[in-house]
Amino acid sequence: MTKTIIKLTVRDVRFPTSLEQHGSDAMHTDPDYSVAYVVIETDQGMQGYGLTFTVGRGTEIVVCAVEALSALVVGKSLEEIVSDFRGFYRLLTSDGQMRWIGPEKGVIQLATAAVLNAVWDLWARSEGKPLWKLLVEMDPRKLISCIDFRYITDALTEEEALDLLLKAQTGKQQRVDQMLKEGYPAYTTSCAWLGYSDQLLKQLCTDALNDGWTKFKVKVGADLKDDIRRCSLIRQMIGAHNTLMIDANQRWDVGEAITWVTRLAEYKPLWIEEPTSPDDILGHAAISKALAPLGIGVATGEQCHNRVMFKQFLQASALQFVQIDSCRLGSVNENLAVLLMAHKFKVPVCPHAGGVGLCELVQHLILFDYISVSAKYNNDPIIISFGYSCEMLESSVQTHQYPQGQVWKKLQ
Ligand SMILES: C[C@H](O)[C@@H](O)CC(=O)C(=O)O
Ligand SMILES: [Mg+2]
Repeated sequence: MTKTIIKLTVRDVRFPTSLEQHGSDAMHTDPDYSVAYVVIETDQGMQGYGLTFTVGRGTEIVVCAVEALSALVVGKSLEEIVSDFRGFYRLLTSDGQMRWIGPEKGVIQLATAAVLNAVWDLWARSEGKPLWKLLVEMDPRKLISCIDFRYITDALTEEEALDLLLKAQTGKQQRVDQMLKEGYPAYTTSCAWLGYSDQLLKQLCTDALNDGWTKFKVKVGADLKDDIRRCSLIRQMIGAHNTLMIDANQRWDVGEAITWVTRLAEYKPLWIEEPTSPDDILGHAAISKALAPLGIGVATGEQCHNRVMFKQFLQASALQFVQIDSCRLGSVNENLAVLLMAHKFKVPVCPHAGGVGLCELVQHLILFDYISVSAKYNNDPIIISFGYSCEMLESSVQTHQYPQGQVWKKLQ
Protein backbone atom coordinates (compact mmCIF):
# COMPACT_ATOMS: atom_id res chain seq x y z
CA MET A 1 0.00 0.00 0.00
CA THR A 2 1.42 3.41 -0.90
CA LYS A 3 2.05 6.02 1.77
CA THR A 4 1.42 9.48 0.39
CA ILE A 5 2.78 12.42 2.34
CA ILE A 6 -0.22 14.69 2.83
CA LYS A 7 1.12 17.19 5.32
CA LEU A 8 4.37 18.79 6.50
CA THR A 9 4.57 20.95 9.61
CA VAL A 10 7.64 22.80 10.85
CA ARG A 11 8.14 24.48 14.22
CA ASP A 12 10.75 26.77 15.74
CA VAL A 13 11.83 25.15 19.01
CA ARG A 14 14.45 26.82 21.21
CA PHE A 15 16.07 26.00 24.54
CA PRO A 16 17.48 28.97 26.52
CA THR A 17 20.90 27.34 27.00
CA SER A 18 22.71 30.70 26.79
CA LEU A 19 21.43 31.55 30.28
CA GLU A 20 23.96 29.12 31.76
CA GLN A 21 26.49 29.21 28.93
CA HIS A 22 25.84 25.62 27.86
CA GLY A 23 27.14 25.14 24.33
CA SER A 24 29.28 28.31 24.38
CA ASP A 25 32.47 28.57 22.39
CA ALA A 26 34.91 31.22 21.13
CA MET A 27 32.54 32.38 18.37
CA HIS A 28 29.10 31.43 19.67
CA THR A 29 29.14 33.07 23.06
CA ASP A 30 25.39 32.94 23.71
CA PRO A 31 23.89 29.95 21.86
CA ASP A 32 20.29 29.01 22.51
CA TYR A 33 20.22 25.41 21.32
CA SER A 34 17.37 25.21 18.80
CA VAL A 35 15.85 23.20 16.00
CA ALA A 36 13.60 23.63 13.04
CA TYR A 37 11.44 20.58 13.83
CA VAL A 38 9.65 18.89 10.95
CA VAL A 39 6.81 16.36 11.09
CA ILE A 40 5.53 14.74 7.91
CA GLU A 41 2.32 12.77 7.86
CA THR A 42 1.02 10.18 5.44
CA ASP A 43 -2.50 9.38 4.35
CA GLN A 44 -2.13 6.17 6.37
CA GLY A 45 -1.62 8.22 9.54
CA MET A 46 2.08 7.43 9.79
CA GLN A 47 4.54 10.15 10.80
CA GLY A 48 8.18 10.90 10.09
CA TYR A 49 10.20 13.30 12.22
CA GLY A 50 13.16 15.40 11.14
CA LEU A 51 15.14 18.33 12.40
CA THR A 52 18.06 20.57 11.78
CA PHE A 53 20.12 22.24 14.48
CA THR A 54 20.45 26.03 14.92
CA VAL A 55 21.57 28.27 17.78
CA GLY A 56 18.67 30.66 18.40
CA ARG A 57 17.96 33.75 16.29
CA GLY A 58 17.78 32.68 12.68
CA THR A 59 15.78 29.54 13.35
CA GLU A 60 12.77 31.38 11.93
CA ILE A 61 14.65 31.78 8.63
CA VAL A 62 15.30 28.03 8.45
CA VAL A 63 11.61 27.46 9.22
CA CYS A 64 10.72 29.67 6.21
CA ALA A 65 13.11 27.70 3.99
CA VAL A 66 11.53 24.40 5.10
CA GLU A 67 8.12 25.86 4.26
CA ALA A 68 9.43 26.82 0.82
CA LEU A 69 10.54 23.22 0.22
CA SER A 70 7.38 21.62 1.51
CA ALA A 71 5.54 21.88 -1.83
CA LEU A 72 8.18 19.55 -3.31
CA VAL A 73 7.41 16.90 -0.69
CA VAL A 74 3.69 17.04 -0.01
CA GLY A 75 1.79 14.86 -2.48
CA LYS A 76 4.69 12.46 -3.05
CA SER A 77 4.48 8.90 -1.83
CA LEU A 78 7.26 7.37 0.25
CA GLU A 79 7.59 4.60 -2.35
CA GLU A 80 7.99 7.12 -5.15
CA ILE A 81 10.69 8.98 -3.20
CA VAL A 82 12.77 5.99 -2.19
CA SER A 83 12.51 4.30 -5.60
CA ASP A 84 14.60 7.22 -6.92
CA PHE A 85 16.05 8.85 -3.82
CA ARG A 86 18.89 10.42 -5.82
CA GLY A 87 16.31 12.07 -8.04
CA PHE A 88 14.38 13.32 -5.03
CA TYR A 89 17.55 14.70 -3.43
CA ARG A 90 18.19 16.58 -6.67
CA LEU A 91 14.64 17.81 -6.82
CA LEU A 92 15.12 19.49 -3.44
CA THR A 93 18.65 20.76 -4.02
CA SER A 94 18.40 21.73 -7.68
CA ASP A 95 15.04 23.48 -7.87
CA GLY A 96 15.45 25.94 -10.75
CA GLN A 97 14.61 28.94 -8.59
CA MET A 98 15.51 28.00 -5.04
CA ARG A 99 19.02 26.68 -5.82
CA TRP A 100 20.06 30.31 -6.35
CA ILE A 101 19.95 30.85 -2.60
CA GLY A 102 22.34 27.92 -2.08
CA PRO A 103 23.27 25.92 -3.93
CA GLU A 104 23.55 23.09 -1.43
CA LYS A 105 24.76 25.37 1.36
CA GLY A 106 23.57 27.73 4.04
CA VAL A 107 19.97 28.00 5.18
CA ILE A 108 18.52 26.12 2.23
CA GLN A 109 20.79 23.10 2.86
CA LEU A 110 19.88 23.12 6.57
CA ALA A 111 16.23 23.06 5.48
CA THR A 112 16.94 20.24 3.02
CA ALA A 113 18.54 18.30 5.89
CA ALA A 114 15.48 18.76 8.12
CA VAL A 115 13.06 17.62 5.40
CA LEU A 116 15.14 14.66 4.24
CA ASN A 117 15.86 13.59 7.83
CA ALA A 118 12.06 13.32 8.24
CA VAL A 119 11.79 11.25 5.05
CA TRP A 120 14.55 8.87 6.19
CA ASP A 121 12.85 8.60 9.60
CA LEU A 122 9.54 7.76 7.89
CA TRP A 123 11.23 5.16 5.71
CA ALA A 124 12.95 3.47 8.67
CA ARG A 125 9.72 3.51 10.71
CA SER A 126 7.72 2.09 7.85
CA GLU A 127 10.21 -0.82 7.73
CA GLY A 128 10.03 -1.17 11.54
CA LYS A 129 13.78 -0.64 11.89
CA PRO A 130 16.15 1.89 13.40
CA LEU A 131 17.81 3.88 10.62
CA TRP A 132 21.24 2.28 11.06
CA LYS A 133 19.69 -1.16 10.51
CA LEU A 134 17.79 0.02 7.45
CA LEU A 135 21.12 1.20 6.02
CA VAL A 136 23.15 -1.81 7.07
CA GLU A 137 20.61 -4.28 5.64
CA MET A 138 20.05 -2.33 2.41
CA ASP A 139 21.42 -3.78 -0.81
CA PRO A 140 24.63 -1.84 -1.61
CA ARG A 141 23.29 -0.95 -5.08
CA LYS A 142 20.21 0.57 -3.52
CA LEU A 143 22.36 2.54 -1.07
CA ILE A 144 24.41 3.90 -3.92
CA SER A 145 21.23 4.93 -5.73
CA CYS A 146 20.46 7.34 -2.84
CA ILE A 147 23.67 9.33 -3.40
CA ASP A 148 24.07 12.27 -5.75
CA PHE A 149 27.54 11.81 -7.25
CA ARG A 150 27.40 15.09 -9.16
CA TYR A 151 30.58 17.11 -8.48
CA ILE A 152 32.47 14.29 -6.74
CA THR A 153 33.22 11.77 -9.50
CA ASP A 154 36.80 13.09 -9.80
CA ALA A 155 37.31 11.76 -6.26
CA LEU A 156 34.86 8.86 -6.07
CA THR A 157 32.84 7.24 -8.84
CA GLU A 158 29.67 5.28 -8.39
CA GLU A 159 31.50 2.07 -9.34
CA GLU A 160 34.26 2.71 -6.82
CA ALA A 161 31.70 3.45 -4.10
CA LEU A 162 29.87 0.21 -4.85
CA ASP A 163 33.13 -1.67 -4.76
CA LEU A 164 33.96 -0.20 -1.32
CA LEU A 165 30.56 -1.28 0.01
CA LEU A 166 30.83 -4.76 -1.49
CA LYS A 167 34.30 -5.26 -0.01
CA ALA A 168 33.01 -4.24 3.41
CA GLN A 169 30.37 -6.99 3.34
CA THR A 170 32.98 -9.36 4.79
CA GLY A 171 32.63 -9.58 8.56
CA LYS A 172 29.52 -7.39 8.59
CA GLN A 173 27.38 -9.66 10.78
CA GLN A 174 30.21 -9.93 13.32
CA ARG A 175 30.38 -6.16 13.49
CA VAL A 176 26.60 -5.91 13.93
CA ASP A 177 26.78 -8.40 16.84
CA GLN A 178 29.72 -6.53 18.35
CA MET A 179 27.90 -3.18 18.14
CA LEU A 180 24.75 -4.62 19.70
CA LYS A 181 26.83 -5.99 22.56
CA GLU A 182 29.38 -3.24 23.10
CA GLY A 183 28.17 -0.06 21.42
CA TYR A 184 30.43 2.46 19.72
CA PRO A 185 32.93 4.74 21.51
CA ALA A 186 32.04 8.37 22.07
CA TYR A 187 33.61 11.57 23.40
CA THR A 188 32.12 14.26 25.61
CA THR A 189 32.07 18.01 25.03
CA SER A 190 29.80 18.75 27.97
CA CYS A 191 32.47 19.43 30.63
CA ALA A 192 34.28 22.33 29.09
CA TRP A 193 32.12 24.84 27.25
CA LEU A 194 33.96 28.13 27.01
CA GLY A 195 31.73 30.04 29.39
CA TYR A 196 32.04 27.50 32.23
CA SER A 197 33.98 28.42 35.38
CA ASP A 198 36.98 26.32 36.40
CA GLN A 199 34.95 25.04 39.34
CA LEU A 200 32.14 23.79 37.10
CA LEU A 201 34.63 22.31 34.66
CA LYS A 202 36.27 20.36 37.50
CA GLN A 203 32.95 19.10 38.81
CA LEU A 204 31.67 18.01 35.39
CA CYS A 205 34.97 16.41 34.52
CA THR A 206 34.95 14.42 37.79
CA ASP A 207 31.38 13.27 37.07
CA ALA A 208 32.28 12.29 33.51
CA LEU A 209 35.33 10.32 34.66
CA ASN A 210 33.15 8.52 37.23
CA ASP A 211 30.67 7.72 34.46
CA GLY A 212 33.48 6.11 32.45
CA TRP A 213 34.20 8.76 29.82
CA THR A 214 37.70 8.62 28.37
CA LYS A 215 37.69 11.30 25.66
CA PHE A 216 37.17 14.98 26.45
CA LYS A 217 36.82 18.05 24.24
CA VAL A 218 37.69 21.51 25.52
CA LYS A 219 36.70 24.81 23.94
CA VAL A 220 39.59 27.18 23.25
CA GLY A 221 40.39 30.24 21.17
CA ALA A 222 39.29 33.37 22.99
CA ASP A 223 42.18 33.94 25.41
CA LEU A 224 45.48 32.05 25.36
CA LYS A 225 46.12 32.37 29.11
CA ASP A 226 42.67 30.94 29.85
CA ASP A 227 43.26 28.12 27.39
CA ILE A 228 46.59 27.21 28.98
CA ARG A 229 44.98 27.16 32.44
CA ARG A 230 41.94 25.14 31.35
CA CYS A 231 43.88 22.62 29.23
CA SER A 232 46.39 22.12 32.03
CA LEU A 233 43.56 21.61 34.53
CA ILE A 234 41.69 19.09 32.44
CA ARG A 235 44.83 17.20 31.42
CA GLN A 236 45.76 16.89 35.11
CA MET A 237 42.31 15.57 35.90
CA ILE A 238 41.99 13.05 33.07
CA GLY A 239 45.61 11.85 33.20
CA ALA A 240 47.95 11.03 30.36
CA HIS A 241 46.06 7.89 29.30
CA ASN A 242 42.80 9.64 28.37
CA THR A 243 42.23 11.66 25.22
CA LEU A 244 41.94 15.44 24.97
CA MET A 245 40.69 17.37 21.94
CA ILE A 246 40.49 21.13 21.52
CA ASP A 247 37.96 23.16 19.51
CA ALA A 248 38.38 26.79 18.42
CA ASN A 249 35.17 27.12 16.39
CA GLN A 250 36.85 29.10 13.57
CA ARG A 251 38.31 31.82 15.76
CA TRP A 252 41.78 32.26 14.23
CA ASP A 253 43.63 33.26 11.09
CA VAL A 254 45.90 30.55 9.72
CA GLY A 255 49.21 31.78 11.22
CA GLU A 256 47.53 32.58 14.53
CA ALA A 257 46.09 29.06 14.67
CA ILE A 258 49.51 27.51 14.23
CA THR A 259 51.14 29.70 16.89
CA TRP A 260 48.28 29.30 19.40
CA VAL A 261 47.98 25.52 19.05
CA THR A 262 51.76 25.14 19.28
CA ARG A 263 51.49 26.83 22.71
CA LEU A 264 48.90 24.21 23.74
CA ALA A 265 50.85 21.24 22.33
CA GLU A 266 52.25 20.23 25.73
CA TYR A 267 48.71 19.17 26.76
CA LYS A 268 48.80 16.67 23.93
CA PRO A 269 45.54 17.31 22.14
CA LEU A 270 44.61 14.69 19.57
CA TRP A 271 43.12 17.34 17.32
CA ILE A 272 42.41 21.00 16.90
CA GLU A 273 38.87 21.39 15.63
CA GLU A 274 37.81 24.21 13.32
CA PRO A 275 40.98 26.29 13.73
CA THR A 276 39.97 28.82 11.06
CA SER A 277 37.23 29.65 8.54
CA PRO A 278 35.34 26.46 7.63
CA ASP A 279 35.67 27.41 3.94
CA ASP A 280 39.46 27.80 3.95
CA ILE A 281 40.64 24.47 2.57
CA LEU A 282 44.21 25.58 1.82
CA GLY A 283 44.42 27.28 5.22
CA HIS A 284 43.46 23.99 6.89
CA ALA A 285 46.07 22.22 4.75
CA ALA A 286 48.76 24.66 5.95
CA ILE A 287 47.71 24.19 9.59
CA SER A 288 47.68 20.40 9.17
CA LYS A 289 51.19 20.46 7.75
CA ALA A 290 52.52 22.73 10.49
CA LEU A 291 50.96 20.73 13.35
CA ALA A 292 51.71 17.23 12.08
CA PRO A 293 55.22 17.15 13.65
CA LEU A 294 53.56 17.96 17.01
CA GLY A 295 51.27 14.97 16.63
CA ILE A 296 48.16 17.18 16.43
CA GLY A 297 45.61 16.59 13.70
CA VAL A 298 43.02 18.97 12.27
CA ALA A 299 39.33 18.11 12.54
CA THR A 300 36.50 19.90 10.80
CA GLY A 301 33.02 19.40 9.38
CA GLU A 302 30.26 20.84 11.54
CA GLN A 303 30.10 23.84 9.22
CA CYS A 304 31.38 22.09 6.12
CA HIS A 305 28.37 22.68 3.98
CA ASN A 306 28.41 19.91 1.41
CA ARG A 307 30.13 16.88 -0.14
CA VAL A 308 32.06 19.08 -2.56
CA MET A 309 33.80 20.86 0.31
CA PHE A 310 34.62 17.57 2.02
CA LYS A 311 35.98 16.26 -1.28
CA GLN A 312 38.43 19.16 -1.53
CA PHE A 313 39.47 18.94 2.15
CA LEU A 314 40.29 15.27 1.51
CA GLN A 315 42.07 15.89 -1.79
CA ALA A 316 44.19 18.64 -0.19
CA SER A 317 45.08 16.57 2.91
CA ALA A 318 43.59 19.49 4.84
CA LEU A 319 42.01 17.43 7.60
CA GLN A 320 42.88 14.31 9.59
CA PHE A 321 39.42 13.74 11.10
CA VAL A 322 36.21 14.05 9.12
CA GLN A 323 33.41 15.43 11.28
CA ILE A 324 30.18 14.62 9.49
CA ASP A 325 27.10 16.41 10.77
CA SER A 326 23.62 14.89 10.42
CA CYS A 327 21.93 18.28 10.05
CA ARG A 328 24.45 20.38 8.13
CA LEU A 329 24.83 18.12 5.10
CA GLY A 330 21.86 17.10 2.96
CA SER A 331 20.77 14.35 5.36
CA VAL A 332 21.72 10.68 5.07
CA ASN A 333 22.05 10.92 1.29
CA GLU A 334 24.93 13.37 1.37
CA ASN A 335 26.49 11.86 4.50
CA LEU A 336 26.74 8.51 2.70
CA ALA A 337 28.81 10.21 0.00
CA VAL A 338 31.15 11.74 2.58
CA LEU A 339 31.57 8.49 4.56
CA LEU A 340 32.56 6.69 1.38
CA MET A 341 34.99 9.42 0.29
CA ALA A 342 36.58 9.48 3.77
CA HIS A 343 37.07 5.71 3.55
CA LYS A 344 38.65 5.97 0.12
CA PHE A 345 41.05 8.67 1.39
CA LYS A 346 41.71 6.62 4.56
CA VAL A 347 40.68 9.43 6.88
CA PRO A 348 38.77 8.47 10.05
CA VAL A 349 35.26 9.78 10.67
CA CYS A 350 34.53 11.30 14.13
CA PRO A 351 31.10 12.93 13.88
CA HIS A 352 30.12 16.31 15.20
CA ALA A 353 27.35 16.04 17.78
CA GLY A 354 27.22 19.18 20.01
CA GLY A 355 23.63 20.38 19.59
CA VAL A 356 19.96 19.40 19.93
CA GLY A 357 19.37 15.97 18.39
CA LEU A 358 22.79 15.67 16.79
CA CYS A 359 24.06 12.92 19.13
CA GLU A 360 20.85 10.98 18.61
CA LEU A 361 20.99 11.16 14.83
CA VAL A 362 24.66 10.74 14.21
CA GLN A 363 24.93 7.48 16.16
CA HIS A 364 23.02 5.83 13.30
CA LEU A 365 25.51 7.13 10.75
CA ILE A 366 28.61 6.10 12.67
CA LEU A 367 27.20 2.61 13.27
CA PHE A 368 26.59 2.31 9.55
CA ASP A 369 30.11 3.58 8.85
CA TYR A 370 31.69 1.00 11.14
CA ILE A 371 29.53 -1.94 10.06
CA SER A 372 29.21 -1.31 6.33
CA VAL A 373 32.02 1.00 5.23
CA SER A 374 35.18 1.49 7.27
CA ALA A 375 35.16 -1.51 9.67
CA LYS A 376 37.43 0.60 11.91
CA TYR A 377 36.57 1.82 15.36
CA ASN A 378 38.33 3.18 18.25
CA ASN A 379 34.11 1.66 22.78
CA ASP A 380 30.40 3.69 25.19
CA PRO A 381 26.96 2.27 24.94
CA ILE A 382 24.20 3.75 22.81
CA ILE A 383 20.46 3.12 22.85
CA ILE A 384 18.47 3.34 19.64
CA SER A 385 14.79 2.67 18.82
CA PHE A 386 12.88 2.74 15.50
CA GLY A 387 13.45 5.42 12.92
CA TYR A 388 16.15 8.09 12.87
CA SER A 389 15.76 9.14 16.55
CA CYS A 390 14.41 12.58 15.57
CA GLU A 391 11.08 12.46 17.43
CA MET A 392 10.89 14.99 20.27
CA LEU A 393 8.54 14.83 23.24
CA GLU A 394 5.48 16.82 22.16
CA SER A 395 5.28 18.42 25.63
CA SER A 396 8.86 19.64 25.26
CA VAL A 397 8.21 21.00 21.77
CA GLN A 398 5.19 22.94 23.02
CA THR A 399 6.92 24.33 26.10
CA HIS A 400 9.93 25.47 24.08
CA GLN A 401 8.26 26.62 20.89
CA TYR A 402 9.44 30.14 20.08
CA PRO A 403 8.07 32.65 21.00
CA GLN A 404 4.77 31.32 22.36
CA GLY A 405 6.01 28.40 24.54
CA GLN A 406 5.82 28.81 28.34
CA VAL A 407 9.61 28.89 28.71
CA TRP A 408 9.91 31.89 26.37
CA LYS A 409 6.85 33.68 27.72
CA LYS A 410 8.42 33.60 31.17
CA LEU A 411 11.66 35.05 29.80
CA GLN A 412 9.98 37.98 28.02
C1 LIG B 1 27.59 26.34 19.34
C2 LIG B 1 27.84 24.86 19.53
O1 LIG B 1 27.63 24.53 20.90
C3 LIG B 1 29.28 24.47 19.12
O2 LIG B 1 30.21 25.02 20.04
C4 LIG B 1 29.37 22.95 19.12
C5 LIG B 1 30.70 22.45 18.69
O3 LIG B 1 31.53 23.11 18.16
C6 LIG B 1 31.01 21.04 18.94
O4 LIG B 1 30.23 20.31 19.58
O5 LIG B 1 32.03 20.63 18.45
MG1 LIG C 1 33.08 21.88 17.20
